[in-house]
Amino acid sequence: MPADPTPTEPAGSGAHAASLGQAAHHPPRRLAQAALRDVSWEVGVAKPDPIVVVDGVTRQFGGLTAVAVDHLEIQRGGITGLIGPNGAGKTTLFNLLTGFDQPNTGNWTFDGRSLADLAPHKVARLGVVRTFQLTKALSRLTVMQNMLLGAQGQKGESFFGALWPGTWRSQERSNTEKAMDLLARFKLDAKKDDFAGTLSGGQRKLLEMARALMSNPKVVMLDEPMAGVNPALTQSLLGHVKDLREEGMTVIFVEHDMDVVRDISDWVVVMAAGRVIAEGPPESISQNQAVVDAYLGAHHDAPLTVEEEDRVLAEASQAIAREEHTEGAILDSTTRQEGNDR
Ligand SMILES: Nc1ncnc2c1ncn2[C@@H]1O[C@H](COP(=O)(O)OP(=O)(O)OP(=O)(O)O)[C@@H](O)[C@H]1O
Repeated sequence: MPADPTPTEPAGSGAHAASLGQAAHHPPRRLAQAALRDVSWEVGVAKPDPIVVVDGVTRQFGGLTAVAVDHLEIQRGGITGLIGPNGAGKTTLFNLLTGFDQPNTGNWTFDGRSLADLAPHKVARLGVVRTFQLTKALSRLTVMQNMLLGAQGQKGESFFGALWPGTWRSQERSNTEKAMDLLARFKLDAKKDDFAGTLSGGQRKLLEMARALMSNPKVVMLDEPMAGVNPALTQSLLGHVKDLREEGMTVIFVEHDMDVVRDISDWVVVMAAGRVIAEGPPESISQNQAVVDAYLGAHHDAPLTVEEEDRVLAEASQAIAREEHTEGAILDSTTRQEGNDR
């Protein structure tokens, strides 16, 4: 529910310059959090200014339901962390939202426009991109070649653009310049002619992020951006993710490390067995029993806390009372029956 309409405006306009201008006075994190401040911690809750809205999206693999999301809204200009145990359906949901996989049912929109049935490159061209692990084929390309592959909407691709090689060449030049700027920002400029396969795990993550930015996205989906990255580079990657928000982008990221999730998320969505089981600000998540159960299993082996012991004892005594009551009732009815039989 819209809390205070003021904070949503800068991030909500989607106007890059406007959001940067306002950011000088109000750090985007504060804006994103203020916009979500009065949103209740309920699954499927409406957001003040949603950029992505998912409705009834399901994906089955044989008999397994990998994704079954009834309703999910992603707030514009914020960082949303998507968490959940292994196999919860996080990557499958990313694949569906970006056109890399097709759902069995459902629809989802980006800025009010349906993305269902669109191929990945069309989704990217509209402004929704995701990062991938670098495949073998891309490892055999240089860092710069990878960057240029990430560029979208080259004029040379269109019929009229192809008729004007001059236009195409100037586009190529500006793509190369843009790639160099991004590589410098991610400290990969010295590696531009190296094969991507020779980069360290952390540098590959940086390259994935840099490449995604070549298409000027509005929504960036990062699948485990910190996995396999050494601690020193983790801090730098976290900084880069926060920078995306500074620039007015919306970030959705999958992450297992809860410290990272707490550090950078404005909102957290928890999935388990394909469904969204909880959503709220980071501080709400560890208090949520459904989340604790999903991670630990309802009957985990860890020692019980005092509160858990009290709850288990209370449940046990209620169960005993119920049993005694039932037994009493059975005894009563048996006695009555025996009386009748006599
Ligand atoms: N192509 C596929 N064919 C069959 N089953 C699949 C396929 N892709 C995913 N699954 C299954 O769907 C479920 C959800 O998988 P998914 O990879 O989306 O989970 P996840 O939350 O991303 O897990 P992780 O955190 O381990 O990456 C899992 O049970 C997985 O085995």
